[in-house]
Amino acid sequence: MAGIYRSTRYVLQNAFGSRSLPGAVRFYSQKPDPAPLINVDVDSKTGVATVTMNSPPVNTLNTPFLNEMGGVIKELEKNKTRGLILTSSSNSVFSAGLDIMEMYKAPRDQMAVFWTTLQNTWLSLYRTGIPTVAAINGHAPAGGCLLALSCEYRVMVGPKFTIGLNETQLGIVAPPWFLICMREAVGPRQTELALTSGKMFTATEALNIGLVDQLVSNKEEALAEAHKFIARFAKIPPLARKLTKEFTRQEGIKYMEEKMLDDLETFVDVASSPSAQKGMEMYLEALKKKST
Ligand SMILES: CC/C=C\C/C=C\C/C=C\CC/C=C/CC(=O)SCCNC(=O)CCNC(=O)[C@H](O)C(C)(C)COP(=O)(O)OP(=O)(O)OC[C@H]1O[C@@H](n2cnc3c(N)ncnc32)[C@H](O)[C@@H]1OP(=O)(O)O
Repeated sequence: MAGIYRSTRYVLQNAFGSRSLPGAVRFYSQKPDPAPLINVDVDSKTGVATVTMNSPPVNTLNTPFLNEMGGVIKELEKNKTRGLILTSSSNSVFSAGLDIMEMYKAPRDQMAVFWTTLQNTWLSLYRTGIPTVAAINGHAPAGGCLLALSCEYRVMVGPKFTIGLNETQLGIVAPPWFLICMREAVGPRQTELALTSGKMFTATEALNIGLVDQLVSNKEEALAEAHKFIARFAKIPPLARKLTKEFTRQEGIKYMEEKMLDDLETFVDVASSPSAQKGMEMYLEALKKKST
């Protein structure tokens, strides 16, 4: 176990020289794919950006995707964008969560890069001063649910899609920052009930416990409601809004700022263990069987 911790620290410290952690875009070691995995469309009248995840088939969160997402958020902040609406180009999947291929049979240093990129990109989305809305137009399991929870408001297309932190069903554990996001939305009681059973909620159930804020019947309506939510802030001074958001989200921000390396070490430790690797193998086989 200590060996894993040391080698993870070694990779990061070798690359960055200290305990200070890298920004979301600094890990870009490979040439980027010329086709964007994320499309950004800024409305010239309102200044609101629609950020469409476009990584077929199921928008899995892997290192290139997360790097691109981190870069998009940075760019939108620089351009003082008035709002960010996160949605998917798929008709049935918002995001399938973390890309299991980033963890399955992956060397420890690759896992470390992946997780650090996830941590940084999550923190950028979670704490951005830009008003954020998830227009959830498909299934959102695990990391897909985390993405939605990191936004300030969630509009979900119902009734056929599902959302939730299903990690325990796969034999893994949602890290504390996933849990904090869930607790902020639904409270401690519903969080414990949901996470211990790995429950996936139907859109209606999600609305009933406050996991999503609004149900609509199609993507167009979801986008329209997302724009309406962002318009609420037209007359609110941005700095007052941003600081209030930071205060409200202090627990998650503090967790990540203070525990980033510990969280990374735990992840690499758990994900590279033989039992987790076996779990992933079986899960991947089941997914493949289902799709053939
Ligand atoms: C499972 C991990 C086990 C152990 C890890 C151990 C330790 C880690 C410690 C902590 C990490 C904790 C955090 C985890 C958060 C996560 O996000 S884990 C990922 C959880 N995701 C899911 O459970 C979703 C799985 N996918 C689905 O249920 C369905 O794909 C979905 C309902 C989203 C869409 O269904 P459908 O439209 O029918 O598509 P297919 O199922 O046919 O999928 C299309 C192809 O995509 C591949 N695929 C799907 N999801 C993933 C994924 N998350 N990672 C990689 N690949 C995925 C699928 O195999 C198909 O591939 P193919 O076309 O057959 O090649």
